[in-house]
Amino acid sequence: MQRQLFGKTGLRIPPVVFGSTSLGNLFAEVPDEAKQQVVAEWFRRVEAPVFIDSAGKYGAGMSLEIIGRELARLNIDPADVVISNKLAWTRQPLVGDEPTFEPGAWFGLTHDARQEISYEGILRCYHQGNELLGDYQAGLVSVHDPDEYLAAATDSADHKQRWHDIEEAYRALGELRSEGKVLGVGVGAKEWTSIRDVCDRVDLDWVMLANSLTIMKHPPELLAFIEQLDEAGVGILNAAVFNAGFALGGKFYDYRVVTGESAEDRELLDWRQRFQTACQRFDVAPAAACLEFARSVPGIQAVAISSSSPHNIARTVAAVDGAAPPSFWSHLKEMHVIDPSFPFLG
Ligand SMILES: NC(=O)C1=CN([C@@H]2O[C@H](COP(=O)(O)OP(=O)(O)OC[C@H]3O[C@@H](n4cnc5c(N)ncnc54)[C@H](O)[C@@H]3O)[C@@H](O)[C@H]2O)C=CC1
Ligand SMILES: Cc1ncc2c(c1O)C(=O)OC2
Repeated sequence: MQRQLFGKTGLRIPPVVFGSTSLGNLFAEVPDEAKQQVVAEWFRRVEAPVFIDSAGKYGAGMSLEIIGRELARLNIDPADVVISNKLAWTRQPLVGDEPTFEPGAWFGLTHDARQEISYEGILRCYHQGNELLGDYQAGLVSVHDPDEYLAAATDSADHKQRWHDIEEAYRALGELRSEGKVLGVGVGAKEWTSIRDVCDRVDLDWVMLANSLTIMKHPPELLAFIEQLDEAGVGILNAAVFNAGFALGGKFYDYRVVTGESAEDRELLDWRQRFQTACQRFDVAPAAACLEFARSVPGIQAVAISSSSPHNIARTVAAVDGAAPPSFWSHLKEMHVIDPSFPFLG
């Protein structure tokens, strides 16, 4: 696996970074034993240092806690792992039966979470994250989902205040970087335009796109933005490249259930049918097509993949270096499965 210098962090990143929402029980309660196998699988599939993407929000700290526990159990040297912690939520005691954040998304949680985006708040997220990680610590940090934070504004004054909070959070992260405590500061969000807005205000070392540059969605404006980032030496990590599993036959599209009742849903299902037919015709695995697409744009240095099961991890990592024939890509363009004006592949 060919590593690349990751933006301005000085780190050499492998093409695959492991996501860890499953360790925080996103959409399903995963048995502890399965989580142990997932963490062990990471180190079987990628040579050290292994890169992991997590967040305080994932299971209200459960994902970070399990990462720390399992790395210690496997006797992993802290130098053999780079943990990226997306900050914005702190773990809180669970009062009542159910957590109050993102109802319906997280299962079997033992804690609640609170959103804390400010100078002090983001530092609480950072320090608490390191406590949960035990013997390990976050080498990369970012503000998690500024898009959602801004979208929750009640009026324009609140919107302005929220931008102030985000800038203050970055002031704190910039200090951690100058003190040498972290190697890079970034952002992780599903709405790529919010990443562009953050980049206009803050000097970032790297960014993480989610659900944004995929075989299903690849607007030319985003390609132009990626080119700008690449020229500026900002690292780019591409996440949720299966659109949360939908492209591979899953029921969630960008983290919502597709019922087929709306016109938009019918279009999505139609897209998937056409994609699968083309994959069968050219004998290309759909996951391999998604991964090749997600890495095809210059400037994308790695993909963050799902850790849904050891089996899927093995399959995904095996597919990452595969190349489908150019005729497959031209066919997808002809069939408008991908945008015919997409300048790479085929
Ligand atoms: N806001 C942010 O910053 C976001 C960050 N992320 C990061 O990206 C990581 C990956 O995203 P995911 O949510 O896992 O979405 P994804 O787009 O990678 O899809 C995951 C789903 O695809 C299925 N799958 C995975 N590998 C497969 C294979 N080889 N064959 C068939 N099916 C397979 C699984 O059912 C899984 O639930 C996350 O764990 C997280 O670390 C994801 C979304 C948002
Ligand atoms: C709201 C939300 N839903 C799903 C996911 C995330 C998220 O922030 C995330 O970071 O990884 C998967």
